[in-house]
Order: sequence, then structure tokens, then C-alpha cells
Amino acid sequence: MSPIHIRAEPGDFAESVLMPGDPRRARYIAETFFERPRLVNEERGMLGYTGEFEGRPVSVQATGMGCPSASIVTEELIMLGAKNLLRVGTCGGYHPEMQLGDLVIATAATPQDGTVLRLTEGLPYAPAAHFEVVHAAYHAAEAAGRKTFLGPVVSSDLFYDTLQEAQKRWSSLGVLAVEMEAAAIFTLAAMRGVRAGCLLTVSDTLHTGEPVRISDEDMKRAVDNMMELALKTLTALS
Ligand SMILES: O=P(O)(O)O[C@H]1O[C@H](CO)[C@@H](O)[C@H]1O
Ligand SMILES: O=c1cc[nH]c(=O)[nH]1
Repeated sequence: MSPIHIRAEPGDFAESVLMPGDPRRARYIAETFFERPRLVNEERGMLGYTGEFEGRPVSVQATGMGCPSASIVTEELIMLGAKNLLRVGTCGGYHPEMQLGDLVIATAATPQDGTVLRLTEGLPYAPAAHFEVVHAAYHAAEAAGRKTFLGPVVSSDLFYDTLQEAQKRWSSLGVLAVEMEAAAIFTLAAMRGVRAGCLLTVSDTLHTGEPVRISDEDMKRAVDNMMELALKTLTALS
């Protein structure tokens, strides 16, 4: 029987799954980078596709925005047999040297959210990317000569943050960027014994006073760069 929110059967998804928040990014990834992509889920518009990359099976499934939505999708992908989960998202850059379109490899994600707290039943916990995923992504970036920021991010419940001086405070703790799903994905992956990681494109810079947003054209270019790295990372893991 298929899960409730991902209407697919075991075997429809590959063991390696890319996880963007945005369903349109999922479709773009499948149509642009996969050989023989086929739609395997469209429940609630949360598009999922399976195809091949360099002869190996690979899937992409949108998570929606925020840890509650991402946790449903993560649980159901694991029910369907996923073993390598790689979020390919966007983030707000906190690091003062970050430029729009830069790439982040997240090593950890501070859970500034309610979902992880519920999953751990209140225990303090540090959600981390799986070392092998970080290792594979780091070496793929090095081989491609691509500059990346590697370090911790924060997963927030709020896009429109109400925390005073959020950038300054997170930066002072070494946190590179803010996004909204990685902490839940990392936590569930650890609980269920699968590997998870997270690559992020800086879509907003938050260190310049007023937030600055990337153009659609530059975003497309940056996502293409991130995808090159993401697919190499998954290839190294499979
Ligand atoms: O671009 P995606 O992958 O959706 O990621 C980021 O963008 C959304 C907010 O605009 C949140 O989901 C956040 O995590
Ligand atoms: O969560 C996010 C994602 C992109 N940009 C932000 O500012 N925050």
C-alpha cells in the first residue's frame, strides 16, 4: 500500500533521493538532469520523479516548506526504501563574505523549530549531516574547483524571522545560513538509520542591513551549479 502523502509503491523511488522544497525545482531537476524521468508522485502538488543519472537510478521529491512538511515526506520516502537523502535547497546567507548564488554544504542544522523537539521528546539534540554525505560533497566540490561554504546552518520555523538581530546572533555562533527543513531531515535520517545531507544555494543575503534577493536568472544558474555537485555526491554514495 502506498503512503498517505507520497502516492507511490516500493520500487517507484530510487535509493538516492534529491529533496528540494519547491515542487517546480523538483520538476526542473528531473526534466533537466535525469535520463528517462517519470512522474512517481503528484499528491498535493508535491512532485516526485524517478530517472537515471549516468546509468544509475535517482529520484527527486519536493518536501514543501518547513520541518513539519519535510518530516512527512522524509518518513514516507524512507518507508518506500530511500537510503540516501540529499536536500537541495535555498538559504539566507548570514556569513559576511557570502554572495548571492554561493553554495553551502551543511554539516549540521540547529533545530530552531518545533518538529525536532517533538521527535526527540524534548531532549537537547544536535542534528548533523551524515559524515559520508559531507565527505562526498566536499570532495565533489574540490574536484570541480568550486568554492563552497562548509559548516552549520540553522533550520527555522519562520521565513519572516522575528528574532532581533538574527544574522548577528547566529553569525557570532559560527552559523553560516538559515533555511527551514534540514534539521528535521537530519534527525529523522539518524533515527531511521539512513544517510542525509544538505546542499544550499544562497538565495538571499542577510548581512547587508536590508535582505537582498537573487534574480530568477541567477537562481537558475546557481541551481544548475548545485545540481552538478549534488549528482556527483549521490554518485559517490551509491
Ligand atoms: O528553496 P527551498 O528548498 O524551498 O528552501 C528554502 O526556501 C523556502 C523559503 O523560501 C524554505 O523551504 C527554505 O528552506
Ligand atoms: O529559509 C530561508 C530560505 C531562503 N532565504 C531565507 O532568507 N530564508
